[in-house]
Amino acid sequence: MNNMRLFFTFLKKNKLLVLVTSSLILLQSVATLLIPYLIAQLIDKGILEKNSSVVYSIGIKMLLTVLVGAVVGVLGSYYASEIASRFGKETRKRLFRKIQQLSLNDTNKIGVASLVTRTSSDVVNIQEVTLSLFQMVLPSPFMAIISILLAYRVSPVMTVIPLVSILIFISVITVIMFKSTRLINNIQKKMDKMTMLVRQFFKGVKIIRAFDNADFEKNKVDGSFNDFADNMIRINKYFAFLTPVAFSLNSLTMIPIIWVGSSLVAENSIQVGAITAVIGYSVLTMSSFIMTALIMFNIPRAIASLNRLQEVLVLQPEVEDEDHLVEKVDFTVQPALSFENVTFNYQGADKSVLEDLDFSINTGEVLAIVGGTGSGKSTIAKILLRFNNIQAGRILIHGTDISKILQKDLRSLISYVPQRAFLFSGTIRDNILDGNKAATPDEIRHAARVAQALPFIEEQDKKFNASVSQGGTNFSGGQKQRLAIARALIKKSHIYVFDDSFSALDYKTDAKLRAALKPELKDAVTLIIAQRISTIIDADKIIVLNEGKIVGKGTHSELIEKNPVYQELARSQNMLSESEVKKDV
Ligand SMILES: Nc1ncnc2c1ncn2[C@@H]1O[C@H](COP(=O)(O)OP(=O)(O)OP(=O)(O)O)[C@@H](O)[C@H]1O
Repeated sequence: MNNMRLFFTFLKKNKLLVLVTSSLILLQSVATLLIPYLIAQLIDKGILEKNSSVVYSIGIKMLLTVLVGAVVGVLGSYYASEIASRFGKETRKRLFRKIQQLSLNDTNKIGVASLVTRTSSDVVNIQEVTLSLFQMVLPSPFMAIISILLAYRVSPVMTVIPLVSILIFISVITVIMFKSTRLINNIQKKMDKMTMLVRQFFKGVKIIRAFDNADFEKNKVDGSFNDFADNMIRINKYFAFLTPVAFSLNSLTMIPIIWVGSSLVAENSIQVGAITAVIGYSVLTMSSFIMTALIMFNIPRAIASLNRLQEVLVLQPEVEDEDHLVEKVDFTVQPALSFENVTFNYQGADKSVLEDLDFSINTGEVLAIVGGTGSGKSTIAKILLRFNNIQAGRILIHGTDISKILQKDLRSLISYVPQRAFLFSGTIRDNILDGNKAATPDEIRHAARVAQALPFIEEQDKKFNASVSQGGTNFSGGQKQRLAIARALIKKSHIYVFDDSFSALDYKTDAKLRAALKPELKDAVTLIIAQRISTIIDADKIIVLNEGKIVGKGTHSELIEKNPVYQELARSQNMLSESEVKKDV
C-alpha cells in the first residue's frame, strides 16, 4: 500500500475535483441503469396493454434519461482527463525537482535512461489507468451490484444465470492475472534497458562506426527490442483470451435467460418485460466487467510504475542544505579559499579519492592543480561546488565552511568551466547568457573576446545569433571550450574554476587566453586544473597531486627544481631542460 501513497496523496490534494468527477460518472451509471427498467415498463404497461399515452410518457422519460446520461457522461470524462493530466503535470514537476537535488552518485544509482523512462512512460502509464479508473473501473462494481439487485427484484430465479457467468469470468481473469503479473512487472525494466541501449548507441555512434562495431552494437539494441516484444507478445497471448471469453459468455448468458424466461412467462410467473429487463441488466453487468477486464492488464503495470516513481521521490539526496546553520560569508577574510585536511571518497568506493588535502589561496591569486589522469583533480572542483559531501576536513570560503552555506548561494560565488564543455541547444548568445541572464550586449562581447571566442563567432553568418545544436555538436572541442569559458566569465564570481578547460586549445590561443584572463580575474580566486604544464607555468601556487595526495606545493621553478613527480610530468611534456634535469639528480 505504501507504493500507492503517491497516488492517494494526489487524490487527497485534489479531492473536490475527484468528488465532482466520481459523482458525475456515478450519475451517468444511474441513467444507464434506468433504461432497462424503462424498457420493461414500456413493454408491460405500454405495448402489451396497448396504452399509447404510457408509451409516449415512458418514451419521453427514456429520451430525457439518455440526454442527462450523455451530458453528465461527457462532463465526467472531461474531468477524469483533467485529473489524469494534473497527475502527470504535478508528478513530473515533483520528479524533476527531486532529480535536480540529487548528486551524480544518486542519479547513477538509478541511471539516466531509467530516470527518463520514469518521467515519461511511467507517468503516462499511471495517467492512462487513472483515466480508466474513473471512466470504467469506478462505475463497474456499482453497475454490477445494482444490476444484479434490480434483476433480482424482477426475477430471483433468472438472476442466477448472469451470476454464474460473472463467476466464470472472474475465474478466467484471476488465472490470466496470476500468469501474467510477473511479465507485466518486467515491462518497464525492459523499457529502461531499451532506452539505455538506444541512447548509448546514438551518443556513441561515431566511436561505433570508427571501430566498425556497428553490427555488434546493433545486435545488442535489436536484442533489447526483441526481448521487449517477446515479453509483450507473451502478455498479449494471455490477454487474447479475455475479450472472446467475455463476449461469448455475454451471448451465452442470453440463451438460458430467454429459455427460462419464456417458460416463466408461459406459466404467468413473470411478464415479458421482465425478460428484457434481466437481459438488459445482464448485458450491463457483463459489459462493465469486460471494460474493467480490458484495463486489468494496465493496473499491475501502473502499480509497478508507481513503485518506480516512489523509489525516486524517497531518495535522500547525498548533499542537503542545513538551513539552521546558514552563515553569511565575510569577503574581507583571507585566505579566500582553503582546504583543511580534506578527505573524500565516492559513495560505495572502498578507497579515498582525495586524502588529507591541505592548501589555501588568497584573492587575486592563481592556484594550479596538476597531476596524472585519475589523480583526483576534477574531484577537487566537484567537492568545492558541493556536488558531493566530503568525509573529513573542511573547505572554507573566506573563512566560512561551505557546508554552512546554502548550495544555491555557494554556487553563486563560483564560476565553473567543466572538463567537458557542454553547450545547450539555442544560439551562441543564449549559451553565454546562461552565465548571467542580465548581461548587456557589450558584456557578452567582452566575455567572448577575453575567452578568445570572438574571432570564430565573427566568422559565423549570424554572429552571436548562430545556432548551437544539442550538446554543441556543430562546434569544435576548442570552440566549445571557449564558449564555456565566456559563459563562466560573464558570471561575476569570487572564484573561477577552470577544469582542464584549455586542453583543446592550441598553445598560442592558450597563452593569449591566459594573458587576457589575468586582468579580468585580478579580484577573484582562480583555480586552474590542468595536465599541460605550459598552461600553469605562471600560477602563483601549484599543487601536484598523485593518487589523491598532495605530493608537492610551490611555484613552477620551485617544483621543477625539487619535485620528482612534477619533474616527471614536465619531462613527459618536454618542459624540462637539460640544466634543470641536472638539478634533479
Ligand atoms: N562519480 C564517481 N564515482 C566513483 N568514482 C569516481 C567518480 N568520478 C571519478 N571517480 C574516480 O575518482 C578518481 C579521480 O577522478 P578525477 O576525475 O577527479 O580524476 P582527474 O585527476 O580529474 O583525472 P583526468 O585528468 O583524467 O580527468 C578516479 O579514479 C575515478 O575513477
